[in-house]
Amino acid sequence: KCTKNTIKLPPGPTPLPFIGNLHQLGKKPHKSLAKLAEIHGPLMSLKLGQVTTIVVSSPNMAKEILQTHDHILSNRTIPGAVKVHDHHKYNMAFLPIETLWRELRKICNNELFSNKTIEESKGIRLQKVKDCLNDINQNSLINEAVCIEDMVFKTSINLLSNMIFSLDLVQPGDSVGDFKELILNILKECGKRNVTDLFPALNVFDFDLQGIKRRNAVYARKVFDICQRLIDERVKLREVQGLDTKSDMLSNLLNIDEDNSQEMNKAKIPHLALTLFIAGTDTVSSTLEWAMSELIKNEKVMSKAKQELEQIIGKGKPVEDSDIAKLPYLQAIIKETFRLHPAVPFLVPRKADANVEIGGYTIPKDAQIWVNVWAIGRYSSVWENPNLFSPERFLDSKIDAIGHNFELLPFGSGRRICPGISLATKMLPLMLGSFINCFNWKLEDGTKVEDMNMDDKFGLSLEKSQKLRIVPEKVYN
Ligand code: HEM
Repeated sequence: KCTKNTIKLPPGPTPLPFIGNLHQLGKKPHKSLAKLAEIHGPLMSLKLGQVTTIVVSSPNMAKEILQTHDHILSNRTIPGAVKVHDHHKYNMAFLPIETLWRELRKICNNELFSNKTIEESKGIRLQKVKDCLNDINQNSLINEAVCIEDMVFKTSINLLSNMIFSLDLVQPGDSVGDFKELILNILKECGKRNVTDLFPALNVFDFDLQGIKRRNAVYARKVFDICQRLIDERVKLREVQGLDTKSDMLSNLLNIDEDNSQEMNKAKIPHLALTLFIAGTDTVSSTLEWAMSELIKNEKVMSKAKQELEQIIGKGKPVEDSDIAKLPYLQAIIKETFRLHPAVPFLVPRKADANVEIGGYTIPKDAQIWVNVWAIGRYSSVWENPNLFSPERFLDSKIDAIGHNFELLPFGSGRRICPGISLATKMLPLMLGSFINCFNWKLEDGTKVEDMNMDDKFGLSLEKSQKLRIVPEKVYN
């Protein structure tokens, strides 16, 4: 057992008074911490403001955290940005490992993202992908560029809103107070470095120095009001009709409510919906934007992917759920994108419930833990030519991206692993495969491939700093 005096923290750079190592993070902490890990090792300790932070940068250390000691390291530090309208008390991503979190995870596994629900919702996905392809086609008719991230973000919201509420929440000439902007604004606020998270002592006075909570409270209120209205309408419909004719997540959740579940009731549905919209939109859109960027940059990979699609499903057709298993090269492209451009580069930070011993060092109770999956994806003793985009490396490999292999962890692993994997691993190949099978793409304004800017921007998700804008040309079958 460790006492405070015997604690030996993992090695790390010397902290300055007050700010600790904050000055060493820079604008791209995934990169600066990967560099520091080369000096101090794959289990490194830092002080970020007041917060002791352990940074993990190798597959072996990730396994120690996410598997061996998962049971003590599964709680979260709660960012100030989500502490609005009590959202942190109902948000699955930040709840402690207690009864409500278990209930919500169970609902996700059994109702929302189960094999059965995912299979039943394949028609919705195909329809939303077709809507998206129609929008792209409009651009192709006038030779205008498409902003891939924007297009996928909108499609992801509508895909989720159809799975949850059976309607599009983003429509042209929006009637619901621009739902997309609300979600984007919340993501933006959550992605900011919040001073009160770094100096928790300030939380005692409920400081909101940067106004993050104030703004998020306004946006979240609007989202909750929209969800509440949809719930009220549905409850009324069920009363009038005596049954729910829709088969969507809302219908499942209301059934649970009527079964008098101890934990899940109607009042919690808007919180769950917001959690899903935040977790399941820009993760998908940034991954897709990176995948398309890499394909534009690597023409050989693009033509090999097109060939596979043409052979398996036929030129110019959208990809459907049942095609995915027959498209190994497309799947390898997605894995390679996860490896080089993980949407959540440090996973969602964990918190130690007690002191934990790893390799002769102690992770102290209450420390936060960042698993640098960006660094792990480029770990040179595991990956040959780590900076090269080469989907071929996955063709004869058993490495999957769903938490079994600690060298590739885009969705995390262990108890907190992303519950939306089953959906995300459908959305990504459906959209990516359809984009490249239905259109040829070129850069806007004659920009050369060599001049493409592949810089990233650190925020809540790891996005491209310069949005990919490309011009589609329809492929006819
Ligand atoms: C490319 C797509 C996605 C990526 C890369 C991704 C990645 C992640 C990661 C890294 C975590 C944290 C895991 C950990 O702490 O170990 C996470 C958590 C989560 N994700 Fe995803 N995700 C994606 C899509 C989705 C979708 C589509 C949904 C649902 C609609 C979703 C819902 C969630 C939720 C609710 C959590 C919190 C789980 C918890 O703390 O118990 N994600 N995701």
